[in-house]
Amino acid sequence: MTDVTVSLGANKYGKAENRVVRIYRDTPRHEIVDLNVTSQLRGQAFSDSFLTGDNSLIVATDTQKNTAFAFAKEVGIPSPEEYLLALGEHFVSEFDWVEGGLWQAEQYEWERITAGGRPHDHSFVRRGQATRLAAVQKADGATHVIGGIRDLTVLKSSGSAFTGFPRDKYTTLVETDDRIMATSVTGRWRFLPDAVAAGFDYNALYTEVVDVMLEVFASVHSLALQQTLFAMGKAVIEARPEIAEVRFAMPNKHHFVYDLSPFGLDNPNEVFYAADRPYGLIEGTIARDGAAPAPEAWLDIPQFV
Ligand SMILES: O=c1[nH]c(=O)c2[nH]c(=O)[nH]c2[nH]1
Repeated sequence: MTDVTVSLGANKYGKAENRVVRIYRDTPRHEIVDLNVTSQLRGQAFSDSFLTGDNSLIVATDTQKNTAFAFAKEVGIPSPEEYLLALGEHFVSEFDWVEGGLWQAEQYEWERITAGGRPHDHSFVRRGQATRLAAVQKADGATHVIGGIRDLTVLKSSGSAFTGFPRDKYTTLVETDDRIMATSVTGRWRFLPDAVAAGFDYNALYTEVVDVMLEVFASVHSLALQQTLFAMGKAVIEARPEIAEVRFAMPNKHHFVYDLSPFGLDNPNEVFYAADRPYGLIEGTIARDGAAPAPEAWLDIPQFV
């Protein structure tokens, strides 16, 4: 028998998916912020817990959970990014053996219900459009902030073509200069480390980035989803000097023209079969020239889903 030795590699631990809902009720017109928060810590000091079960330096995942809820009151949630920055700063300063960590949030958005012809003060309906993403990573003494979005589902019923691709004996796809293009955008944008000062309006930036993405999706005459992806990232970086890099994953949600000829009907791009799988999966990174490349910390965050 050969002696096998092992060592502990990369690790982090914490509490995942804390469903933190903060209501601002200082006036009769309430505000709601609804987050799904994950907190994870890193540090050499945690090795002993993995290796021998010595928990003397383990900040319990239960404590991380409690802190996430307490900070929703103590700090508030002006934006998911600012809330995560405060959480991260707390853990590295409260416990000097915490070297870094990853704090992530998904935000579920609500809009006011219109009742009696006006927006209600304290009744909301979930906005189904998309989920906002935020992440803060502390590593090697640096802090990285990443914003994002998941499941922004968009469709254009014209203005999309796909032609000019190579053909071999397995190619059956018919070239088209008029097809439906639909996708569900997941994107993350990394902020330049020094571009964002305290009090920065992350919410306004998020709104603007989404608007820019939608505008480009609608207005670019698409020759490929790849081209649309790049154009969307380029426009986001051009619109906001704070953003170093955008990463996208875009499933191509195929809509196939349904053959109605057996029923004596023609179908000039009017009736489609929306296939849910398989789907094309187009992924890409668009980076600002001259910006510092992505730190390893950014690579640690799940990019493509
Ligand atoms: O926009 C597209 N990009 C592709 O790479 C591709 N491949 C395919 O079959 N359809 C499409 N559409």
